[in-house]
Amino acid sequence: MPRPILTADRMRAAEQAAIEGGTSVETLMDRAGTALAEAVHRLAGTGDTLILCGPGNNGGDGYVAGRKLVERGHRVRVAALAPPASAACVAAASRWDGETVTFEQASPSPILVDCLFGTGLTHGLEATVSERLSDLAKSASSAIACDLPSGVGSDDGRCLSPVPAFDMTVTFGALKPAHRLMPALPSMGRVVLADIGIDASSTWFEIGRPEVPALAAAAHKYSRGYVAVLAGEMSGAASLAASAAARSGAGYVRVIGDGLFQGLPASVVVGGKLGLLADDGRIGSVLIGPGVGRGAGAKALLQAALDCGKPLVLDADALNELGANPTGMSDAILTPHAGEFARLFPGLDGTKPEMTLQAARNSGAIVVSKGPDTLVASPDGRLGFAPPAPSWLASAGTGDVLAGIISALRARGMDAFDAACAGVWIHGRAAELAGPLMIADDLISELPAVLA
Ligand SMILES: NC(=O)C1=CN([C@@H]2O[C@H](COP(=O)(O)OP(=O)(O)OC[C@H]3O[C@@H](n4cnc5c(N)ncnc54)[C@H](OP(=O)(O)O)[C@@H]3O)[C@@H](O)[C@H]2O)[C@H](O)CC1
Ligand SMILES: [K+]
Repeated sequence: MPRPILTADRMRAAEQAAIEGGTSVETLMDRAGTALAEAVHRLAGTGDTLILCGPGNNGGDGYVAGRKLVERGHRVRVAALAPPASAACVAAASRWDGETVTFEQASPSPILVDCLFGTGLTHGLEATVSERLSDLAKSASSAIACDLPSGVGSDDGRCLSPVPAFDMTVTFGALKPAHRLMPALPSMGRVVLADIGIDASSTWFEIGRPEVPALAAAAHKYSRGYVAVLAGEMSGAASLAASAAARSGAGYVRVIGDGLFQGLPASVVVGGKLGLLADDGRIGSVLIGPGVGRGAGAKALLQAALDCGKPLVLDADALNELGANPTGMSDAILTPHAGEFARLFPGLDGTKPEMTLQAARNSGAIVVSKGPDTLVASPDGRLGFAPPAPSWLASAGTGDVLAGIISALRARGMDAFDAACAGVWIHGRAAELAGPLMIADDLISELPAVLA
């Protein structure tokens, strides 16, 4: 099951529903603190532990975790930034009878647990507080954040004050958008999700390993997926996309264009008239964008794609040719990077999740908003957050490869949203396997291992 993702408001509503169902906040906090202690102990073993506690329920989780860690043999010191303020935090703190120091007295410890602020953060930490948090996190062998690193905006992933890097973040019920959004993402470390008995079902989720449909025994090359790639000025980009489609399980890949398509597998067919797009009922998806260029030629190709009535994948220059605020794009997948997104959907505001969903609703298309925090949005409200992808994926041609993978999965008959999510996951995994010095071509070589 993919891990659900909830905004702070929706998390509070889920918490409220649990309370109305008979589970007290104290019970939820007890579960959260217990899960936090368990995760800390598993990661770091037994050792000297400093827990920084804030005044709200994030701090309350810290007091509970302190008690549980003492039971597990840790030497625990709690440093309170402010006296407990929420009722549940007051109750949890009243049960803490271990070593307590002031925030100013808190000295470095091998294990640091940050329970200052979570989803209730309203503004950045005071400079002295964020500096101290950073110093303590840097000097710890294991730094763990409770729910969120303090200073991170839960819904938008903004760092409202400087945020150090943590080895692990333990969150409760559901992930929060910030766990998978820039610029907060690199501070999270491994994100562990603990079940605290809240119904956290959501149409927002972290994209997990996809289930690519098995091939039918009677499959033939066209039923495995026939991808038509429209090529323009820069044949290298089209070659990358077509090769990626061929290596992602498509049964038949055709490149329609006049260039010299170097490096294409011999199994990829080159040539054919544009009229094929509408006439050939076996075509399962049409990809246009990689290397298509700008100008009259690109416009004509785009028009042919838009008119052919086949599932579309639009990338790169096809998105620029499309113009601002496209509508009526049902059965299309748009894969803009940040610059293309801003040109395609000017004037949207809000968080990246909100803007990506709005773009999907306005256009009618599945929108893959690419970047180090790629999101996949559907007009029906589903929103997939990519798991963290290696930074070395940011190199020329990797977007062409992604578009090719998605086109193959779509041609194979996967639902457009599922194909886009699966493509994003497969692409990130291929990058992990290809390693830091990879180039886009290497991703294609890794696809059989990822898809096996
Ligand atoms: N949602 C759940 O199901 C559960 C969540 N748990 C944990 O609870 C926190 C959320 O707790 P909450 O009390 O809502 O919020 P915080 O603890 O994050 O912070 C609220 C207090 O902090 C003050 N605040 C906010 N920002 C700052 C700042 N920059 N500097 C100083 N003080 C700040 C805020 O005061 P305001 O006056 O600003 O409102 C509050 O006093 C969640 O993250 C989980 O860890 C439960 O334990 C289990 C169930
Ligand atoms: K925290």
